[in-house]
Amino acid sequence: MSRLLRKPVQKELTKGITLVHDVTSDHSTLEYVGFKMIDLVPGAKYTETLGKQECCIVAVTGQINVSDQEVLFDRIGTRESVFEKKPTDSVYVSNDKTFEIEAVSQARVALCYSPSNKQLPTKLISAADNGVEHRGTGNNKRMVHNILPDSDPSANSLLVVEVFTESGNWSSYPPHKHDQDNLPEESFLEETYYHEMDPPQGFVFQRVYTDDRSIDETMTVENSDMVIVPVGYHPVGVPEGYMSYYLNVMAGPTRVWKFHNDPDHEWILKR
Ligand SMILES: O=C(O)C[C@@H](O)[C@H](O)C(=O)CO
Repeated sequence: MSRLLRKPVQKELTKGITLVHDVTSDHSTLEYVGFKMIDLVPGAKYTETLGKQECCIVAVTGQINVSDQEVLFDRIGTRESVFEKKPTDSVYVSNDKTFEIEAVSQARVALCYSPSNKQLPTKLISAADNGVEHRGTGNNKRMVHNILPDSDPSANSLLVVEVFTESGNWSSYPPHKHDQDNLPEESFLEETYYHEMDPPQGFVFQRVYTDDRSIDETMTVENSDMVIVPVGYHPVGVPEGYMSYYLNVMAGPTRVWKFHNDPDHEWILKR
């Protein structure tokens, strides 16, 4: 059984709230990244009190109201499917705050966590605030929505990004890693991948491997699966006919994304 691939758990938490994924300290060995995915039926309310963790709430699909007991952001969320390929709204909530999410329509919401001590203001990261980037050439084309990039100081540790990879293309490729706390050469960032495919019966392949191959897993990833990347290179290959979406959460001791390409495959960039 894979240590890195997670299937949806589909556990009813309370009426109208289903836990799809739980990669938090009780269920994961990651130290810096925590992740939950929840589904809410219209009208359902989910409340959580954060301890020493910050949280980025991403309205993956559907519309929600989000409040932190002081500020209310209502009717956020821009899409019914991620494959509308438009950015969505998110809310950053700092440690020691309580937040409530109320579903306006059927909604899937990502809760991205990282340890944090210093309180920062609650902040709406609107769809319009997402930096949209087109990366790569040839069969390495992908579109990126930067929700919380390292250039945005709204969070203490969290980095959050969405990636759309066209059918028959590769992303997180050539393979790169960020598992050495050795800036300015490389940063240490754990990472999680939440995947979707269009059409949903599709699949992608993700390999996670280290230089010494103490980790070397190639996983068949299906719709709504997660992949955990504690360390190592983590490329994704998308078969012809299927479009891939993933949501990445990264965090580590320093909030800088400085990756290192696998030297065996870096030549791909130099063709
Ligand atoms: O550009 C991409 O292909 C996306 C990746 O960079 C992805 O966000 C990641 O692996 C971050 O380390």
